[in-house]
Amino acid sequence: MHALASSRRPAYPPNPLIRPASLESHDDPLAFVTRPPLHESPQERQARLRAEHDARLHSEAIDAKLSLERDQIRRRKAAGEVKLLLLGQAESGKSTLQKQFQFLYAPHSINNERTSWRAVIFLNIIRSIKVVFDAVFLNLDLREQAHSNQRRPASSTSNISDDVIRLDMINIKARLEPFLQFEDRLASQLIGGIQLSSATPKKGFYVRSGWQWNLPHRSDRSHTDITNLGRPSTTELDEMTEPILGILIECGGEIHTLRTHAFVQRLIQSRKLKLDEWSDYFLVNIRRIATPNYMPTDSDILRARVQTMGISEHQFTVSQNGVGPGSSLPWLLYDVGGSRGQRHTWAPFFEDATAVIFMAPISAFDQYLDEDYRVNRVQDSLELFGQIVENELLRDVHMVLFFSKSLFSIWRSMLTSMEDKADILAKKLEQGVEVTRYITSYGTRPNTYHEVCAYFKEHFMKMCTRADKKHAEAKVAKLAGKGYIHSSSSTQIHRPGAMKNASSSKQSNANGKDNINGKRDVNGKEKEKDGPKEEYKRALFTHFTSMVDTKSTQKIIVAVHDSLLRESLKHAKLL
Ligand SMILES: Nc1nc2c(ncn2[C@@H]2O[C@H](COP(=O)(O)OP(=O)(O)OP(=O)(O)O)[C@@H](O)[C@H]2O)c(=O)[nH]1
Ligand SMILES: [Mg+2]
Repeated sequence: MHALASSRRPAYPPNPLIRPASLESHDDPLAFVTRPPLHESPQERQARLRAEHDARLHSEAIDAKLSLERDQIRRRKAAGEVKLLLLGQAESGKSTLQKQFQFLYAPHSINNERTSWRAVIFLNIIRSIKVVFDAVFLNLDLREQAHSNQRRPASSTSNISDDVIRLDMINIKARLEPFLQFEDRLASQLIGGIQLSSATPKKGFYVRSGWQWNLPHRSDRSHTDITNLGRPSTTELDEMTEPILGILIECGGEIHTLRTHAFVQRLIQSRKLKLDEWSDYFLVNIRRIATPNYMPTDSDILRARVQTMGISEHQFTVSQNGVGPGSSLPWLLYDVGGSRGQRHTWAPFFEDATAVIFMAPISAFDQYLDEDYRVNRVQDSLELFGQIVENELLRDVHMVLFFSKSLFSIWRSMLTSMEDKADILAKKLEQGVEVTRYITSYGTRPNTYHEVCAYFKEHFMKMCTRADKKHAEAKVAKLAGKGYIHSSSSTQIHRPGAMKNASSSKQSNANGKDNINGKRDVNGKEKEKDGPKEEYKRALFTHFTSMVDTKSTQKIIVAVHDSLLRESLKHAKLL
């Protein structure tokens, strides 16, 4: 057999296309590939050996790096490091929450970036103006078309007024042109010259973390000049944005005229023009922004919109008391890009996570994904949350669910206007936007803030309960497979007693916090012997939030910190 196999060995060097079947070969298939050529010259041999040596060094360096990373993870864990993942669809508020962390735990760093945010804000304003013009001219064209279809006489009044509006708009656009033409330059500075075909032309431009440092800064800038958050003492302007600000100052009045134009107002009220929240914010605030020495305030920075590309890591040192003095813990925050095309990059970060903060902007019930106009944004959010809670790697990871853009402050309700006390969800409902028109399963329920919040919350909580049940069943099945429990006992997980805590989910008020996962028994052999033992389960906390409201968000961050600390202490006791 051996001789037969040897005699069949192909002529050497072999034709790589005629590889003998491995059953016939006595050679290691890898050796077949890596074997040195038969008629190698001394120079070729030397070059090959050098290349092999370099490859070995490279491979050893990779091994060493991996081992170092593993050591670092082990050490970080031992030091009590908290690893938080911010997950959720695009525009859900992940980066805004990350900015809030920065305001709370590293305010100096955001001061250093303050000037850079002007570029983002100017670009946001340019894109918003373009969205307004697109809607204006589209609607004028549609009206003209409808008018000509009706074959009205040329002297019809509505057509004349439309002609006046069109002329008005053309004139405003011409006066804004010098400002609008900075769009490409700003975008390319912000994304560092990277070409991204997937960026949505409507509003988006992606940036990687650290984009702030792509911008040219004055080398003599002293960050210590900025004494108060939002109140810079310096009059220096960023080199690149300086000329742009000059032009913005000249045409700020025109932007205000555009935003307050009766036709634009009518389009907004009839919802034929839907401006994103940040667009409207910057257009409304244009008189303040278009002034000499403009420096973004905290609120401007929170509203400024850039789409995250990939994953960015942020490190904070957090006092054990949440804020203030006391021993501190390292916190790692991972902010991810939330558009559909980027979600596959999240999984490698699931390992070792302490908690996931999932952002679900339920105010988007009347919106559709930029990536797929057929998919409702709340539906997408719910499905995405389902995938996250069902993920095996996140089985024991605490979930913090933020219903973003949906805070309604009861405490402020007597004192302030709707503008100050409510975020997007409550405002939409007050304007009469009906949930049932977009989410048909909402049925005939009242279109009130509390009903809508309770309805969405119930659906998200059900997702988590269902996932926990699946994880528990999988665990029981696994134990049964290993012979730790009798297969018949795997069904015991369904006993009312076993699932009682899970089903008796505590319902709290809109701003409350829940732990929907009661402690459940997994009926293992050992436990049958020792009596039922409490098993550690992940917790789910829910909050209705407004990420742009610094006071309430920072309170929630501290509350989340306390809850996670409490949970990890409980975990430690149960180990
Ligand atoms: N009114 C209001 N606006 C919010 C809230 N959260 C975020 N925003 C705004 O929504 C926009 C999008 O927020 P981001 O934090 O950039 O969204 P993201 O989840 O990081 O999006 P991607 O990076 O694309 O995945 C920003 O302009 C924010 O200011 C909120 O709770 N209320
Ligand atoms: Mg982001």
